Amino acid sequence: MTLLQLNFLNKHFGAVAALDGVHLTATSGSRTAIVGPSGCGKTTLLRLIAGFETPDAGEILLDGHRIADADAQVPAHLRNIGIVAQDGCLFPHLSVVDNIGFGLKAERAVKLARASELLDMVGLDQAMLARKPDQLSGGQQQRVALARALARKPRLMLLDEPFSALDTGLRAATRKAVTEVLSTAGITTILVTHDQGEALAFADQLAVMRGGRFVQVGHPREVYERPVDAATAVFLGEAVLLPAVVTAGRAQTPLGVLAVEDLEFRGQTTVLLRPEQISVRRVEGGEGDGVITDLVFGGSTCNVCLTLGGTEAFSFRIDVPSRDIRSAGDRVAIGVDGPAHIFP
Ligand SMILES: Nc1ncnc2c1ncn2[C@@H]1O[C@H](COP(=O)(O)OP(=O)(O)OP(=O)(O)O)[C@@H](O)[C@H]1O
Repeated sequence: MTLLQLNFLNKHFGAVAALDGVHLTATSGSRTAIVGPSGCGKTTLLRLIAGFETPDAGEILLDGHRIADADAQVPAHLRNIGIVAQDGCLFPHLSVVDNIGFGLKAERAVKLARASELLDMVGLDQAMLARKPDQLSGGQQQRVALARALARKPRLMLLDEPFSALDTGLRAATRKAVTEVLSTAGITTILVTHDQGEALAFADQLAVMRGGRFVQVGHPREVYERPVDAATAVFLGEAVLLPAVVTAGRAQTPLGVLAVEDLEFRGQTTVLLRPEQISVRRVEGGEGDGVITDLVFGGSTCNVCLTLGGTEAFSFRIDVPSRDIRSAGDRVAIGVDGPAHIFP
């Protein structure tokens, strides 16, 4: 069942088209991650959904009811939408219990009981109820911010880069805890993030934004493996882009003949391989398929520049397991697993 529906949303700030015909559907209980380059309109979109901005055109439907269009808007506090921002925005002078209970119309004992239950839910110790935000770590503050947003039992939760201020380990742990809380509560969630790995791990629907509109929306694996264009491919992770001549399901590339899934396409194009499809093995003596012309050691992997043989030399960079690869000048055999992707 559809919970959130955005139809052709437009929003201008002066001459800047922050949103330019945004269309999106989120089903009940789903987790959507929105990714895109800086300035593409992600935060503006969340602010429109939350009710902090009004659209110039288009409409927002929540549970089938129109909550905003250019003419009329349901006020933010009546939308039943929770929001957690990058810095949590806790009230610094209030204790954890008062932060969580803020805005709840209930007696103190009821607020305390609800805060205590929510603290449990986000995996924090009850001893923290009396603390002020500056007595908590960054990860703990974000969990309290989530508890506060959950207190009003929102239909929809908006997360605007809520983990970005946390360091790597804490970030992963907090994200996992938050994801579990939201999916246990069955709350439909929209996450905006700059971290593509986070988006792929968190979401069951990935929406890639560019220039104020979505260029691709789909299951994270589908979007990662079959991006609509090279820019999306590169944005979502390491991509090896190869010039190709394609006929009847086969692509002639600098890496040899590769299978492609599209049996109809014919002609010159660029095809995509993800690095996990490529295996690189050092060969002693003999020619191999290419030579390592640059190498940056990075522990478990090395980032190498591979230059392929043939009359027209072709190079690309890729991370490879470091165990077998020693130094620039190593000759290597290259294997490819699975089909190359042709952009539609
Ligand atoms: N209040 C405003 N007044 C004028 N321009 C604005 C305003 N808010 C956003 N913009 C512009 O609208 C565009 C979209 O901004 P937005 O903050 O939505 O992008 P974003 O994708 O969230 O960026 P980032 O990833 O850097 O946070 C940008 O060009 C921005 O400069």
